[in-house]
Amino acid sequence: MAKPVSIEVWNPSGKYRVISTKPMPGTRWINLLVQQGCRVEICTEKKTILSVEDIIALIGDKCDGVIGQLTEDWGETLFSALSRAGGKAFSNMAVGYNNVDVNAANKYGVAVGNTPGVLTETTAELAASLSLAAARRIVEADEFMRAGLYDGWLPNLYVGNLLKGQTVGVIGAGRIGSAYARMMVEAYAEFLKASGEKPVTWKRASSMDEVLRQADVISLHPVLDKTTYHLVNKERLAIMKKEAILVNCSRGPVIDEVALVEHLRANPMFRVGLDVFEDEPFMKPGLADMKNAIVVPHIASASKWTREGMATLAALNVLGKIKGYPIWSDPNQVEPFLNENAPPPAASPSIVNAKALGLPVSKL
Ligand SMILES: O=C(O)[C@H](O)CO
Repeated sequence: MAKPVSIEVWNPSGKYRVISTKPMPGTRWINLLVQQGCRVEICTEKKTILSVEDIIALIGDKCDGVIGQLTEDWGETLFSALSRAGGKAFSNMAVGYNNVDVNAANKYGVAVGNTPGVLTETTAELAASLSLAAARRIVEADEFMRAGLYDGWLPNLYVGNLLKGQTVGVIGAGRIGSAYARMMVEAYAEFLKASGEKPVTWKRASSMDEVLRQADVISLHPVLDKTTYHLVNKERLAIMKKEAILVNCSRGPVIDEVALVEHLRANPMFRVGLDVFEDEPFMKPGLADMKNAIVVPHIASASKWTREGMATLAALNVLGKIKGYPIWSDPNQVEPFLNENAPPPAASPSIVNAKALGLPVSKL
């Protein structure tokens, strides 16, 4: 028998029981659910990653929908528990949903939501920040200052890479990868054009290995599935330039992290900026000791506007299914759901298995 988990309740007499497995930023998502007749239960357990047993205890005997997190294992066990409790909807508060077994959700007729369109630029901005910080060794230099080691300017102190004129490679040029490319290249192209200098050019490479061989800075933005697991492995690291910069704000297992640690050790001028890790929240042995690695705790989407928007979209995904609303026709154009001064459209913003479940699409 699982231990009971602590919760905070909003609108106790609400007709529909909606659970959020974590407190989420902002209050708009709570208000929208409450205004539409939901009793909202937020898990306040002081435990970062909830187990399947914890979530089963939260679901209980009657639950209409759940808003969950990318750290949770949403497979057969949880979808069958949710379905037994009468639940019709689950939404990840994330755009990525590699933690969700969508086939299992289909089997139990549970709609699965995600939150695209609100974290594109925020994530691309972190990838750009890590690229610049790695190129100019900002974290190492900051640690040096704080340690009281700076005793005067030196010609060789924290020499890094100049990015002007260098080649930027994007692997996985979807929404976020394309935004990263625009950030790294377009503004610079305008600047060069205005000062009459040689323009920036771009091309679609014929293979991933071509990008790895030619680029000076490479940012990874693929989805994680069987085809992208260890996409960057020992062999592929070996074909990259010795002074290249590799950034990962997608999912950790896209890189073979053991091979990466070895490569960082053998190539001190090769640098990485990592937001995600193969065994998140853990790092493979040795990674934390590498001066040529910048590591941050999966914060690519962590701007206030984006995180509040993700919470709102996740709540509206669940609410829309409970209310029998159709699915929004373009999950990349979610601005109408984020406008605080107007009621949101009567639709679920993004349901990834809408087609498999035969759910109607909104005509709005
Ligand atoms: O998939 C996502 O939404 C991100 O990884 C969260 O930061």
